[in-house]
Amino acid sequence: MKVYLDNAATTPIDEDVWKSMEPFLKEHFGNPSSTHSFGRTAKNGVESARRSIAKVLNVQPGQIIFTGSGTEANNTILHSAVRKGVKHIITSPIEHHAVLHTLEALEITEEIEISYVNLDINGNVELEHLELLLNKYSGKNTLVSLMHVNNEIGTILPLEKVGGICKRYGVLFHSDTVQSIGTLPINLSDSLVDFATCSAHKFHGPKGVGFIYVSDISRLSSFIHGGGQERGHRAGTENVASIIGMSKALEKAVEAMDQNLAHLIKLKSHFLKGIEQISNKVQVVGNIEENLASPKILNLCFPEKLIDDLFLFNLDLKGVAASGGSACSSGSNQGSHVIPLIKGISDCRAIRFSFSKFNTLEEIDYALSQIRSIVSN
Ligand SMILES: Cc1ncc(COP(=O)(O)O)c(C=O)c1O
Repeated sequence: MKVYLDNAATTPIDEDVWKSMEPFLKEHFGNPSSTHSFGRTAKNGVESARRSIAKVLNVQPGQIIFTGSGTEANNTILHSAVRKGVKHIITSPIEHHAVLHTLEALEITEEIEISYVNLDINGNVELEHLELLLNKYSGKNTLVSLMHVNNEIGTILPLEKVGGICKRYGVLFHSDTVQSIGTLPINLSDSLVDFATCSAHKFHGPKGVGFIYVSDISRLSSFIHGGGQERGHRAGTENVASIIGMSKALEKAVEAMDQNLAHLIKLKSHFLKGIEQISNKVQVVGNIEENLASPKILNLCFPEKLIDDLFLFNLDLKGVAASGGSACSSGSNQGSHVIPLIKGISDCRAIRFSFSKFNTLEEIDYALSQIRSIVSN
């Protein structure tokens, strides 16, 4: 049996998504910038995908800009904000590297100042500290950049609350929503978000395609220069088939969201119960409460006595794919920039299990039986 429990890294493509893409890789291969019928068919595909995405997110089609990935979407927003005058950025130390490394690069080349908000014991942003920083930096061309769902530990940011705080202080708000769009309900029009990002391969769409949501298009400047695609905001011939696949994947994800969430909650709690039966020394990293953690992500810290460096390798040999690379004992924290910052987690190895609508309870039982056979008692 092969069990894939690394769905925060990427997800398998949905068959309907693949079917929606295929014609645009074969007969409708035209370049959307061409004015002949081949081009017009491709252009129509791209624009109908944009309308469909906007509809399911309850935003305007003009607020969606297609990109080549979630990483590119985050880079574009941050570079663009700085080019448009942002001087101070408030973020957290557990953002994805697509944000953290972009900010580090900007700090070297531009005159900007970056502040990092404090986290609580489970890795949640301390909102009082955010307000303290905002008191200092409001009215000073400030952008807050905080991710909605953390990709390593699954903590959920109260997006609308943070959006409200940002509005109150008159600052811009960017949220990396790569791990939430397509998994959790999100209402961008109500949540006071200025910029958000999406990546299709996190919800059974194709890899190498994403989008930016921007509340006001004049806030965005171009990051990739060249042709006039995406109304001059992102040059490069559109990845037509993938854009269409992404819209299909999002449509399906939003349509079946309640059902998918119920399934993910069931899988996660079944898995956690099974782990507790294997050992009562395994700790959940991050929030345990259902409404504060993504049902897709479960990060577990196994005491070093229970598992060794070869745990994931051995699990893989038995057909179970999970992710880790982060030992939390002193001196061996290279694998993760997130886990070492979570208080109370030490002398253990963090392993991330992440689920999708395609996983079954039988698969979870199989994974548990393999874990049981590998951990030392
Ligand atoms: C939170 C978060 N942001 C950004 C990205 C990058 O997205 P992409 O793989 O499309 O570049 C990821 C992917 O792992 C992610 O989890």
